[in-house]
Amino acid sequence: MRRFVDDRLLVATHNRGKLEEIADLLSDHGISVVGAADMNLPEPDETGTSFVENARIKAHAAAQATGMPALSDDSGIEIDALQGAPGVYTADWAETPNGRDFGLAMTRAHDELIASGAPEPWTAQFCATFVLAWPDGHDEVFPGKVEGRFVWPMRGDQGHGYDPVFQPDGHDTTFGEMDRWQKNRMSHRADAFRKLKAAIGHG
Ligand SMILES: O=c1nc[nH]c2c1ncn2[C@H]1C[C@H](O)[C@@H](COP(=O)(O)OP(=O)(O)OP(=O)(O)O)O1
Ligand SMILES: [Mg+2]
Repeated sequence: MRRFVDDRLLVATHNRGKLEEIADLLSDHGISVVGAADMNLPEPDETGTSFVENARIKAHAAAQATGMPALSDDSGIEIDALQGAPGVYTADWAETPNGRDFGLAMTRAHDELIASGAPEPWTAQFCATFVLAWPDGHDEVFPGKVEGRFVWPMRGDQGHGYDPVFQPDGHDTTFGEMDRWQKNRMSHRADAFRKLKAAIGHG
């Protein structure tokens, strides 16, 4: 991965939790990250209706503003019994007049599952689409996912966002109960990262 100037990569996110995970994934390859918030870049409006559309908006905005290659992540949880909701609106479900409240968002998802009458297990997947945008306007897309289930009540205080309600297949702990390294081996972001690595090379 020697295509980045000074082995530093601009990550077009304002989410600290994501930035730390992406920094851990890249650190094995000798690349350090700088976040969009650290460069005082504005948060673009995510007007797309798919992960890839929103990831493109974020990555291109950062690449155009800085002249640096920029990596974005657009992600969310898709709950099968809710026809894939909240999906691309995962962050929106947490919005309140006083900032984001993920406890509220997870409670809404649980309330809607109860109202739907769907039996457990409530299968779900976490999705993350990475877009690497270049200052010349071209980009590369790397989708990732991890299958599991939505569990209730919330368990664990590690991680971020909806981690306390997502239990990946083959594990009896939620992402919220895993340490960062364990989550980073199996997450949707790790899956997208494997594809990015295959495309742009090791080293
Ligand atoms: O590993 C995860 N563990 C728990 N929750 C997660 C994860 N990955 C995404 N999520 C949830 C929360 C996040 O807020 C939303 C994505 O929304 P999304 O617009 O892509 O991210 P964001 O607004 O938080 O940051 P930004 O757009 O600046 O990258 O899905
Ligand atoms: Mg966002």
